[in-house]
Amino acid sequence: MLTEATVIAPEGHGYPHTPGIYTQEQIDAWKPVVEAVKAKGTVFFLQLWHTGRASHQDYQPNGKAPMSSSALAASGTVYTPKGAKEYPVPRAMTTEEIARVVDEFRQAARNSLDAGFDGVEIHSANGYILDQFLKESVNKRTDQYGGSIANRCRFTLEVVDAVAAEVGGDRVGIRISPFGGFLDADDSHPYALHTYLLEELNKRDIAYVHFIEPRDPSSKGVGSPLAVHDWQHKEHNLDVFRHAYKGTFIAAGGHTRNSGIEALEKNHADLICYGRIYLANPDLVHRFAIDAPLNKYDRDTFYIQDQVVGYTDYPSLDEVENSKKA
Ligand SMILES: Cc1cc2nc3c(=O)[nH]c(=O)nc-3n(C[C@H](O)[C@H](O)[C@H](O)COP(=O)(O)O)c2cc1C
Repeated sequence: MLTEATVIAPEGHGYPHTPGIYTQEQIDAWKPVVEAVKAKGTVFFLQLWHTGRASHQDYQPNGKAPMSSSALAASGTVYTPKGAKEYPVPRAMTTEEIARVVDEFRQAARNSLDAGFDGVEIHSANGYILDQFLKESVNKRTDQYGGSIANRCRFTLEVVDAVAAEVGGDRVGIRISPFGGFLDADDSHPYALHTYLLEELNKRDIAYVHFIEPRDPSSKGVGSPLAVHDWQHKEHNLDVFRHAYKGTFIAAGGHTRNSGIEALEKNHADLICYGRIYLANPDLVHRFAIDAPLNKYDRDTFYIQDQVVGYTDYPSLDEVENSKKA
């Protein structure tokens, strides 16, 4: 099981009310959560996140511009504590700042293990800081972190190396979105870019790679409607990556019970990740086992600030059945 992303450093914030893993108070606050989840017998990884330019001065220490690969703003608006604002022009990180963020990922991994997590997932997807270096639409650098594919992968690989050295490769996964386009992070050569990244990851013995499936072209952003899942007939699919990577391969995005079974049977992935239907079904594993009907997710509550509504108020199958009897 993975948690949602957790911010690794004060400059990594870009959304209201997101949890962190950098102060002792935050580490201690995680402990009972981790204990309760692990008491259910699960392996529990924490996703480590730095938003980079997907932030705003209002979130940043001393009101500075947020950081990114290049001084290029994302399009659209960011939700700040003072309402929606245009994404600001970020500042291009210096090599010293890159080294500092690498070390923040390392420290966050250590903190995660101190909080009791079994491992961490490095968030290198969805247009956040590491993806802002991977993708050519965002990364306009001319130093050793920009230009060639090898240079654009350097920051991500430095983070993987630092985190793996700190906690052991078997406690490290990485999330990658070759086709997303979320937060304007796009690349004209997604296969070449991510195949290179995977060849480098093959040299490192990490727990898994976690790839996000291409989306239906008519859908917009995370959580928007997906067509019936049909990865084999999309313009793009993950098979090149699945075959390029020698270790454990997770696929995420739009899967149902049946598409997950089919994907595993066809060797499309080793594991399937479920997002929205897991959120709406706390007993998803049990429901899958007996092929029970699922609660429908409520899109309107996906990113709201409530601590319960949309997060822990979906009923289990027993609760649904008991409420029918009552
Ligand atoms: C409410 C919500 C929160 C999410 N938070 C994260 C996150 O923190 N990190 C991440 O990598 N993806 C996040 N996602 C994306 C999901 O992990 C997943 O990739 C997406 O929902 C597609 O999979 P699905 O079709 O099984 O839902 C989130 C999605 C939703 C709906």
